[in-house]
Amino acid sequence: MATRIAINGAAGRMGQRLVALGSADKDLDIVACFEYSGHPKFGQDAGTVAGIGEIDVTLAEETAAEYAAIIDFSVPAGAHAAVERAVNAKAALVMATTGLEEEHQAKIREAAQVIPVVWAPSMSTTVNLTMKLCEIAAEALKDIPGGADVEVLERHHRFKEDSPSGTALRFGELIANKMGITNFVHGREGRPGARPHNEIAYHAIRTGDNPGEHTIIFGLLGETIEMTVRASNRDCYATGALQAAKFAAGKKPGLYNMNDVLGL
Ligand SMILES: NC(=O)c1ccc[n+]([C@@H]2O[C@H](COP(=O)([O-])OP(=O)(O)OC[C@H]3O[C@@H](n4cnc5c(N)ncnc54)[C@H](O)[C@@H]3O)[C@@H](O)[C@H]2O)c1
Ligand SMILES: O=C(O)C1=N[C@H](C(=O)O)CCC1
Repeated sequence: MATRIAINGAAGRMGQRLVALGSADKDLDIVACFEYSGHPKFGQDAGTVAGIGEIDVTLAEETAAEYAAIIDFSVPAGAHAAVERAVNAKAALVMATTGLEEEHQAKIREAAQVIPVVWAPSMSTTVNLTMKLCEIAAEALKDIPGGADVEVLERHHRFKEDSPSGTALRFGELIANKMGITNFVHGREGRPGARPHNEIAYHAIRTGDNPGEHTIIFGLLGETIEMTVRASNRDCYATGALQAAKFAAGKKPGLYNMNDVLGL
């Protein structure tokens, strides 16, 4: 039987791709599409807004439909509402929104005690695989003579509201844990002095319609390794999130990540 899902932020850039790809998936049934009531397309059919024709689900703030999982790609306030909706409906939650304050993050961890939650800053297969590869590199280079300097560069579209990306922050966190790094900086200017080893720097570029690109640099004395992972469109995130919804629906409560979903 198809998994009944709800999409939060359904008129957004990601929401529209979830509606389009979810509607084409015979193992999924989109039964609710939540949106902010101030959105200009509020009240319209979600499929029409996504450019695939009517799916008989209206962009709304409420639904009478029952769903097994809710997928959230919205904004911090919307993510907060999605957590409440999932807990009230006893549904699984796929949390993809980034740039969340600590109070919102705490609510997600709390919710994971009563419902299954998949929470990841990137639902992309290649991003999650690159995170594994970076952990291997960090482990191998942590005690290298002369030291290895780690910098994380990310590029996203001009509309992105949070910086650096949630994915860049996760790359930094995973590498720092392996290398025992405790200092983090965001760009550099003036005369900060010679670069200390015990530091990871983030650089956030915002241009055009870039759907997401991350480069992780491990710079040694005499040689450098860089890993780049690049999306050519948003479907890698939407496909991963839909897979996460199928994975999480009916699972026991707990916090899961995309490694669990993808078997990485
Ligand atoms: N984890 C991932 O794989 C991944 C991938 C892409 C984007 N993201 C994140 O997803 C989020 C959304 O990205 P986007 O590009 O689709 O943004 P967007 O601005 O295009 O879409 C956000 C949508 O949420 C809606 N919204 C606002 N308040 C709401 C509320 N209270 N309830 C329901 N909906 C509400 C907005 O009206 C809008 O339609 C961002 O935080 C982004 O960083 C994560
Ligand atoms: O488009 C965005 O916004 C994205 N945000 C995620 C992040 O902040 O890590 C990654 C994918 C695209």
